[in-house]
Amino acid sequence: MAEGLKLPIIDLSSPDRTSSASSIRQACIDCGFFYLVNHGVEDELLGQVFDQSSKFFSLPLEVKSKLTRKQNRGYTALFAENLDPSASSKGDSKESFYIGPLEDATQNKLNQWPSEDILPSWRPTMESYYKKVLSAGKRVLSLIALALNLDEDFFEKVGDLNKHTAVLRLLHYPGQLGSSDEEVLGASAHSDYGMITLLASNGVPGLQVCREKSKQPRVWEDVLHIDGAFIVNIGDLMERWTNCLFQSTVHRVIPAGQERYSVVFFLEPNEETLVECLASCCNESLPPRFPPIRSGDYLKERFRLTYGSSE
Ligand SMILES: O=C(O)CCC(=O)C(=O)O
Ligand SMILES: [Fe+2]
Repeated sequence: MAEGLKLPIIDLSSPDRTSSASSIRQACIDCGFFYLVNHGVEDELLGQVFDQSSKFFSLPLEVKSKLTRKQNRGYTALFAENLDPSASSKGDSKESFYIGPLEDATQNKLNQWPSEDILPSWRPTMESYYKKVLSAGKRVLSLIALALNLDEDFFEKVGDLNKHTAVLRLLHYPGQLGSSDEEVLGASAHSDYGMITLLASNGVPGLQVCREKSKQPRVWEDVLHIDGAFIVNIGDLMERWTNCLFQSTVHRVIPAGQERYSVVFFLEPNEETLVECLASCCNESLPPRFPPIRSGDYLKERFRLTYGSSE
């Protein structure tokens, strides 16, 4: 594989937060992606998540289908999702499982869990991971706030993160797909919808970014895996908040001919949050590019376009 994109490595445990914030600012302006280390999620827990994930996806389709995605929780089968309908009609060659917020009883009730008889460790493993990655994500948001010269708790407050709508998503890309005339991608070209995404993979390559979305033909660069590091990227809501100062960069996953697993955490604000251009990111010569929008409405519409329904 060609040399990967050079991205800064942010150490979440570093006491020099000013320097971390300034590296993040540069990364978010240049590319919208960076690596995160010392994030507080132990390798052992991450290993258990991948182990449970592979056990779940190895179950027969009839068993997995009993947990078919409802209200954005549960299982989606191969080709159910199409992140770039303009490029292919077939859908993406991945299956996935969504887990929504745990803290709020009403929200948690919507979650679906595989039977304890079949996978007794699944739920505690995923709950533990969800809580830890959420805590890491909130700390990243405080650095992003500093990077924008805002108070550290700006996003915690404006996004009402006690009532966040973050989603943990397990993904499985099969290794071999059989021949097809159409190019089938693991995840077709897309930008993420929310505030930030924290991604871990099992090390199988495939993730690529396109730094200039309007340039044709698109130039794709590999984002290499670093053991133990998360890949963090900016989502569309953050791009809207910052009036495109911070980029929500288009990315995709190409087939590597090997089975690939990834675990993606989409940190999203409370659905009532009004996402509007930050005062520091606009002026007379740089007016807001997007009208204010309620987070819940924006995300619902993005899911509708991806799945053909907002459910
Ligand atoms: O699996 C990956 O590496 C990336 C997945 C992704 O971009 C997504 O689910 O939004
Ligand atoms: Fe993505």
